[in-house]
Amino acid sequence: MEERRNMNSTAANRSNQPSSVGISDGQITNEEAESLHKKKKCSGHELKEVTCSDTFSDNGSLNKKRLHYHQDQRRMSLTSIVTVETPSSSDAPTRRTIDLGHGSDLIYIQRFLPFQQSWTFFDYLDKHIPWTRPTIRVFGRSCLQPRDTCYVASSGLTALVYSGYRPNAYSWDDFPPLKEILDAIYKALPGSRFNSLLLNRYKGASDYVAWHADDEKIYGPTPEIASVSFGCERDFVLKKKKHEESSQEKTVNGGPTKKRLKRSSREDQQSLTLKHGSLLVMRGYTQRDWIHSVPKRAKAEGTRINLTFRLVL
Ligand SMILES: O=C(O)CCC(=O)C(=O)O
Ligand SMILES: [Fe+2]
Repeated sequence: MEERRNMNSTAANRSNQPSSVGISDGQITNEEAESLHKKKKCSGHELKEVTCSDTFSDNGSLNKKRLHYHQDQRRMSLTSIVTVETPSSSDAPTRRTIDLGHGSDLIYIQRFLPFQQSWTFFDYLDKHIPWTRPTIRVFGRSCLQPRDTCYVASSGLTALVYSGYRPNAYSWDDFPPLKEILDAIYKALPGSRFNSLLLNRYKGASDYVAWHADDEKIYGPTPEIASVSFGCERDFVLKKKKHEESSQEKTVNGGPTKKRLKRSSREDQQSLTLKHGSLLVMRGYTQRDWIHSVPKRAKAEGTRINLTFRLVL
């Protein structure tokens, strides 16, 4: 994570979160909002999302986007990179594909798992997963990882090691609900395969994952990573890695050019709010060309659990 992995352009930007170009990911019903508030404190974060949900409503309609143009120009700029695919049946949850360019893309399914079932999974995971908060090494210094973690993997795989930490690999058989979630992912992503799972638990506003790419060699050059979120919604931010070419240019010219500033200001950043029960898939060259983070958010007081399914080659 911050921690592990490709640190290209990571360190310099650690405290410098991008001003996010937001994608509002549809609305939740009043009943859901109420239930969410009753269930966990998330400090009104999701209510904010309800107010800006018309731009990309959950049935995939972009009809109202013009109405919002004057209110939020930034959202309009996203229409060029967001493709809304028509669901195959009216019951299927809406799937959005976000083309990041150059062979990288994301899929986001907000209502991937039913709302109440997602709380059942949340409660199970919160209670039964053997969470640990390991000491890791970042830039030569030991520190506590800023979130709880656990690792589940099929037997015989190459071990995962990040930031000097080698998590114990638990068995899938120890946690049957994880197989149910994996089956749901396989239904949504026919042809995909995953044999390992990194779980993260963010216990409040100051837990986070810093900029990183999941680009360990064990995942190969174009890993597919399926990320399921439960509980308090949090922002997930992506930023394009700076190419060596750009840094060479910078040295020669003594500073960033106007052109480069313009390029890196908008299409090189993405932000999604990962909702309770949602699925985000990162594909293609996303790990090679982009870094991502879940920044601290003062208002995200509740607990969030995130599962990232991966394939160790
Ligand atoms: O919590 C998340 O949404 C992302 C976690 C993550 O990036 C990771 O485990 O590598
Ligand atoms: Fe990651």
